[in-house]
Amino acid sequence: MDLALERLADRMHVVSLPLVTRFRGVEVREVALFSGEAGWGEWSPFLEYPPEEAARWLRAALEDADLERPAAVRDRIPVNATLPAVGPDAVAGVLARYDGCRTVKVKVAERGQTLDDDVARVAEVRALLPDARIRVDANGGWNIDEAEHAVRALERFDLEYVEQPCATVPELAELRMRVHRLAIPIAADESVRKAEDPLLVARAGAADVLVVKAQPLGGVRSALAIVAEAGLPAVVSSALDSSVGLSMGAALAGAMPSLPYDCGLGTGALLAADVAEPLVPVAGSIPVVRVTPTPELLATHQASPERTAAWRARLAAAHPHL
Ligand SMILES: O=C(O)CCC(=O)C1=CC=C[C@@H](O)[C@@H]1C(=O)O
Ligand SMILES: [Mg+2]
Repeated sequence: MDLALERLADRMHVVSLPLVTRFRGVEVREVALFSGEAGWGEWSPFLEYPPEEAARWLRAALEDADLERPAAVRDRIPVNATLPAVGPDAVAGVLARYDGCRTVKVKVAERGQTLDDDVARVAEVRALLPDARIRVDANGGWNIDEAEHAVRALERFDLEYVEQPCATVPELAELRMRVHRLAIPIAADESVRKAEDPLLVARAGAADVLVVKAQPLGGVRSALAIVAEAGLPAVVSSALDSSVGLSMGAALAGAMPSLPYDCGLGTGALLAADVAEPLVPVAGSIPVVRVTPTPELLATHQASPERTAAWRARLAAAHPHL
């Protein structure tokens, strides 16, 4: 792997992809793509992520571009629909974008909203899809009491699991004990991907399920090793990537020895534009394939010179931490 900064900068293509609906405060997703010896890799840490964290995402992108992927044990990945924190009226329209998905992940605890908003959104999903598996993701937005209250308020909708209800590992552990009787699994996402030690949450017995993402965990190989060592069931999820990044997620999910849950890799449906034929759910799954951007789409969605320069600066800042 050639990791010299100048050559990495030469290989980098930055694109700006509009979303169909606002998601985690983002309306346009910027991603950097690298071509390499094995294919294309995606580097798309969110803009507020510091260089050290962004470097782990960069390692993942470069590994995926330059090395062959681990062997897959399945060729399609069942995926969930991901529902941003929209109002009930908008739910049906967003869900219609996910062809054949039997599982819905609903964003909750959005800043500026209330538990009533969450209940209304989840109730709408349940009304539209009586047989769906429904999981919620709070992105650590609740304290323990709020989380307990919310879980009890949402329990009647039959939840598959609650993802990152609280921000810290001790809070997750405490909540897990408090809601033990409800038998709703607790999943850890940020406590894995943003933690100094991604295994701590498993060791602390603070979660039942791990959410794993290839980019933040430093690549497919490293994510596979973390899951193996944690010994917990894992859900592979996206980082709101373009189809190139989604294909890296699919490679991770494809290589997992066991895949008990639908994966959060249907988010291509939230993009209004992509760099290739979009990797979106068809009959509830996406294929395990390499995705190669087309020169036309790379050109059409190329970021402005200012934004490209900003990404070059990010690359230079992350590079020493590789
Ligand atoms: O898991 C999914 O269904 C889709 C991916 C997803 O929800 C996320 C992608 C990117 C950033 C995160 O805020 C968010 C998550 O928290 O899981
Ligand atoms: Mg999450």
